[in-house]
Amino acid sequence: MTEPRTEVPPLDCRTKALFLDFDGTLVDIAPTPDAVIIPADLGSLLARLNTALGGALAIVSGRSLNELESFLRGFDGIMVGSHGSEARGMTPPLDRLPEGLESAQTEMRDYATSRGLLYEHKSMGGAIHFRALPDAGPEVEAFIERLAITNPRFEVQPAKMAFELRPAGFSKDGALQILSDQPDFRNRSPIYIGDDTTDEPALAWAETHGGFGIKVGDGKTRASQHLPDPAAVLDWLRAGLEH
Ligand SMILES: O=P(O)(O)OC[C@H]1O[C@H](O[C@H]2O[C@H](CO)[C@@H](O)[C@H](O)[C@H]2O)[C@H](O)[C@@H](O)[C@@H]1O
Repeated sequence: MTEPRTEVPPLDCRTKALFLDFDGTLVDIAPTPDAVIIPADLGSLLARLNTALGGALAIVSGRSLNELESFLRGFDGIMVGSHGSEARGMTPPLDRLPEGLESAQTEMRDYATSRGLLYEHKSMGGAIHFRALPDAGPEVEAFIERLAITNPRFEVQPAKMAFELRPAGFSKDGALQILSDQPDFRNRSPIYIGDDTTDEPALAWAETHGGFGIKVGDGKTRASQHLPDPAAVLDWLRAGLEH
């Protein structure tokens, strides 16, 4: 991993395909998942970008698809949710609920409730957040790892102050691979923007497929470019519309 550069080239909407993470990239991290503050013009900004990019824009997030849709009203383009396992505007990567989903979710909810932790119910898995109890991180990780061993249709997904269970075999970089073969994305060089460990494989994918990744915030990364926070990302996107 290298330290990324800080001067990001302008977005050329004629030649690029753009993939955007959501939490920590388009919106600031908040104390709980439902406390994120959505900029009033975010949906319309994404809609205008999508037009300028000829449809080569996709949101690629760990969030459930239905949440992304409610957060990003005004944008009707492609969205990939649940860490690459569900999607709108393309063939859904996973066409049925994974076996054992409900019982794994019940175990996660019961565990979180018993420890005073926050359980996030997700359409293809779940998350246990320990932001309010930071010392609980190792214990939560061990719990989720055990759960993944007994439920092989799921994998552990580390996130910021959380551990998640996501369907096995699905990932953000896998979604980028599928999208890059779609007509609107073909022959464009990819830019992926993300902030988290959940984004590293997708940032690396963009770097090795003729484009680049932009890491948002601090931390080691395989992305070659860097922006400090979601406000800087939104400024860079707005500038791209004028470029
Ligand atoms: O792929 P992303 O769009 O970055 O989503 C990753 C996870 O983000 C959310 O959790 C994170 O953001 C919360 C709100 O700011 C924060 O409270 C939490 O500590 C972070 O881990 C979301 O809740 C998860 O479902 C996403 O998978």
